[in-house]
Amino acid sequence: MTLLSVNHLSKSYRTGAAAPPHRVLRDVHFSVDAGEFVAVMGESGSGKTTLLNLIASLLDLEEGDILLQGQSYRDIPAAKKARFRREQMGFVFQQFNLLDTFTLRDNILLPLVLSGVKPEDMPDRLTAVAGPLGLEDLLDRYPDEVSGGQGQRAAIARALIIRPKLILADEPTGALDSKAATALLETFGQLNAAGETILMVTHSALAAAYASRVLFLRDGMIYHELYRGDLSRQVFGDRIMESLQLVLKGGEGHF
Ligand SMILES: Nc1ncnc2c1ncn2[C@@H]1O[C@H](COP(=O)(O)OP(=O)(O)OP(=O)(O)O)[C@@H](O)[C@H]1O
Repeated sequence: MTLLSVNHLSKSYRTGAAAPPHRVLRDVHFSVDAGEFVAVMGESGSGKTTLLNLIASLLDLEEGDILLQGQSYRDIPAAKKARFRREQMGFVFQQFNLLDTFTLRDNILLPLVLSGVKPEDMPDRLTAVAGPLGLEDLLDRYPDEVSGGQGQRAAIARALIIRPKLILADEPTGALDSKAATALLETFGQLNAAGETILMVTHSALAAAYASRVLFLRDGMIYHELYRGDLSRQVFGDRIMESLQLVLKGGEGHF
């Protein structure tokens, strides 16, 4: 079942009234099935974050459309965008964006508070996400009292607690050491195996190898895509590296 449809998306930025618009995405077109884990790769400036921010409804559409479970973003009134975003999508960023003055518990519960979930329903919702992520003993700590990996797991718990249709991750391993990064990717793999749909922007072939499919952006277009299929993670990672080199080289080779 198609969960996300990205239809012929183009996007430009203007940096000044006199400057011509700078086109960042051109006719990007793909869909993501429920239960897929898709990585988006491409060199710096290729438009990955712009694409993710459009899917997150953090940026306004220009040309094209995005549909989440059949609902067109063009049909969502501006006043309802924040609620749509909060209730349908979970976000995991490179900087975990935890609030320093809140404990991990309160950080994780915050989306439920914003959505008006009843306080008596909160403990069960918290346990359901904190347990599998190994956070139960850390809930009373503040973000500066935990490691980077633990902070990122709390950010994942905060994303999951709303039971999102889609998890959007932008360089989620970017601020982690390699051990914590591997643990985080294992967690994403487990979440995906449990049915979560994940779209992750990454520079890392190692991280992308945890996905079931990799989209390569170049000059704002989808230049190539790879499916993992039955490949081992190691072999898939090698294929991703090869593809990445061709994408970065500017298409001198052939896929
Ligand atoms: N708000 C903005 N205003 C003007 N130009 C922007 C804006 N945001 C991004 N850009 C430009 O759009 C292009 C794509 O940026 P984007 O952040 O989407 O790329 P990226 O692939 O995510 O890069 P990176 O890997 O470095 O994070 C870049 O040339 C960038 O300078």
